Amino acid sequence: MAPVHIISPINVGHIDDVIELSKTKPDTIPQRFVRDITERPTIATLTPNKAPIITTPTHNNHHMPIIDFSNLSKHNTHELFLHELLNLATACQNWGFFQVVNHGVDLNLMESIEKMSNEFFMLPLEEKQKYPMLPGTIQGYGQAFVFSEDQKLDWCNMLALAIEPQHARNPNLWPKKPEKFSETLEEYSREVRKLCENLVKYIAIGLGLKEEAFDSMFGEAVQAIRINYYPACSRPELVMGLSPHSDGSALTVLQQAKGSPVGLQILKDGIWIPVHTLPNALVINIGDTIEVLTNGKYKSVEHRAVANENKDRLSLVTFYAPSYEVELGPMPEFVDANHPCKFRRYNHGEYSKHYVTHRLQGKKALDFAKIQTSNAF
Ligand SMILES: COC(=O)C(/C=C/C1=C(C)CCCC1(C)C)=C/O[C@H]1C=C(C)C(=O)O1
Ligand SMILES: O=C(O)CCC(=O)C(=O)O
Ligand SMILES: [Fe+2]
Repeated sequence: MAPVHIISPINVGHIDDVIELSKTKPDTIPQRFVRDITERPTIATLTPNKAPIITTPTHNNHHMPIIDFSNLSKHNTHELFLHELLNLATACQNWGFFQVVNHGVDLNLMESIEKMSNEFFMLPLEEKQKYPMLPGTIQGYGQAFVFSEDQKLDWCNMLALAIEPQHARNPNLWPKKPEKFSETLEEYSREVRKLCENLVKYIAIGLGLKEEAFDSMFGEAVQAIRINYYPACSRPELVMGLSPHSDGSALTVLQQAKGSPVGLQILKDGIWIPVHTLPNALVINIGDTIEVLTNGKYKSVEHRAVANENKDRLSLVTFYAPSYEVELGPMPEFVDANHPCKFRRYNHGEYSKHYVTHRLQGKKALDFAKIQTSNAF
């Protein structure tokens, strides 16, 4: 399938730029950003058969696992390798999220792309609007996943760009300012891609598969970046930084900018858990593709971002996914009498199209692939 470029005559109404809005320090938040009471960030989730749980800062006694990637390098002892591989497998199975340290992505490069991204978002609006994310499209500067006039908006502006394959890029949407932004992004993306290639190898080994099991299935992997900017909000309890969702990728690599407030939260056992910023670490999460391939052994975990009253927040998110051409479904290794097949086979290009043409809504996108039987879950 060809890369996803969707242009449809949809009416999304007027979308305020939240960075500009935040500069006015509004006493009243425009209604389009004010969430219904059940969707506000102080309410965790309405899990079936459970009362809604209020999220408070005291829910941070759970710690997301930290993987030391240097322990997985070939130069280490076999014992250390196996120990870290087990940590990785446990993190994938129990959390679907982990932080990696000593990941091999150059720290100066991380700092440069972070600095340049901040500079980009601080440019005058007219400059950023030279790269518009038009309604129904997914690349450029603006707000993604908005499909109707009455849809609530996230308190976030983003710059989203396809990185690989090259033909999926729209060079007109790559910012010319700040100077060297494009080449720095290119270099950063090359290093993050290497990390993803290594991660999928170790994840495969940890599952008892051949190290190339995922990579060979993915073909020429698709890579995209979304740089999210969440300006401070005078009423953060009323808005959502980024709506709850799972990622449509195989893996996602998230860099939380230095000095940014905590904003990312993951849904674990019905509770929204904040993810603390760990200097120089990258946050990794399992996306929908790996959930499907492992027949649900590893899950793509729902997450969201909340706004902060006093500080802006920046995150850089790389999506690593199979080629659009690839057909996917649960691998036979994960299907047996005790683990009935939960997902049908589908084309990843079709899944990408489905994902980017629907609003972010928890794990709903994955319904596209679910086999809907009463006893499958
Ligand atoms: C705003 O965009 C996203 O959040 C997003 C989109 C990524 C993409 C591009 C910016 C251009 C190339 C296509 C692609 C869909 C990868 C999220 O990415 C997730 C969703 C899917 C599906 C995926 O593979 O990654
Ligand atoms: O900003 C964050 O921490 C979360 C971003 C995210 O989940 C995404 O872009 O998919
Ligand atoms: Fe995400």
